[in-house]
Amino acid sequence: MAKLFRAVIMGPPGSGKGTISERIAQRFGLTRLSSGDFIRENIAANTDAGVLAKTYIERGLLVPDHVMTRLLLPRLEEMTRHSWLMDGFPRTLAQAEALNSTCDLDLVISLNIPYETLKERLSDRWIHPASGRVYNMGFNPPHVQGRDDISGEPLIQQDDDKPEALVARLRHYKDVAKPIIDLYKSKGILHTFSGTETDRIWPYINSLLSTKIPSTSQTDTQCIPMP
Ligand SMILES: Nc1ncnc2c1ncn2[C@@H]1O[C@H](COP(=O)(O)OP(=O)(O)OP(=O)(O)O)[C@@H](O)[C@H]1O
Ligand SMILES: Nc1nc2c(ncn2[C@H]2C[C@H](O)[C@@H](COP(=O)(O)OP(=O)(O)O)O2)c(=O)[nH]1
Repeated sequence: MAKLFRAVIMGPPGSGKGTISERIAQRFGLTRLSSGDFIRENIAANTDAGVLAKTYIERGLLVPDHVMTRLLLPRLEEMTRHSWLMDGFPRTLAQAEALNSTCDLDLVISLNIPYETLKERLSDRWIHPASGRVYNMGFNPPHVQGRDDISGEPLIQQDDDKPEALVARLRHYKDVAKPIIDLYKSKGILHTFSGTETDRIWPYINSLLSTKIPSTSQTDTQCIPMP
């Protein structure tokens, strides 16, 4: 059986994590995991953690670490036979440490995108709230303006994506991401990609992953349940 591959993608809001992880999932057959999608599924299913998470998201806050780890780590532990790429987790050092004690990551992709580019992209970002599908009016517009391609339901612009909220969000990202990035750097698994266009960054990510994702293996790795 092929050796499993576990990766995380990090970057400020609008840096292209969702867009790039979708491409990676398609090209390399990894399962794409998104903390935001996972929370939305839990909210829709009315689980205890979902109900709790909702109270934070509605106030524009990060979900507390213990709720996030309770939601996500059991899911990762189940994925003993899948290679995966995680988008949106870890978002704090405490989450990174919890993930660390659960499984060994092979690689972390960090996206480093200029502020002006993020601002332009997010002011053009529209989402379908029920599914989390993301559109950009210039880069990947919906087939019908203002409507989700699959359900036909209306798209919305999140308050968070409006320019007035963005400066604070980016500052917050920088503060909390720095120690996580330092941790992964010290483990020798961090790969940073800088640029203003996803299509120009993608070939570098593609060639890095082509060298890292093995097609055959000697061992099977597992996420170990937390004590
Ligand atoms: N790892 C996490 N820790 C805490 N809260 C989280 C985490 N991941 C998601 N959330 C919560 O869920 C919400 C939606 O997350 P999601 O990643 O879909 O969108 P986002 O915050 O707009 O991110 P981005 O703009 O970078 O794609 C977040 O705003 C946050 O409240
Ligand atoms: N103009 C332009 N827009 C881009 C590019 N790459 C991604 N986008 C769009 C898609 C989204 O509407 C928005 C943010 O991308 P995303 O993949 O949702 O980012 P993230 O918040 O998950 O990190 O920017 C890009 O290279 N150019």
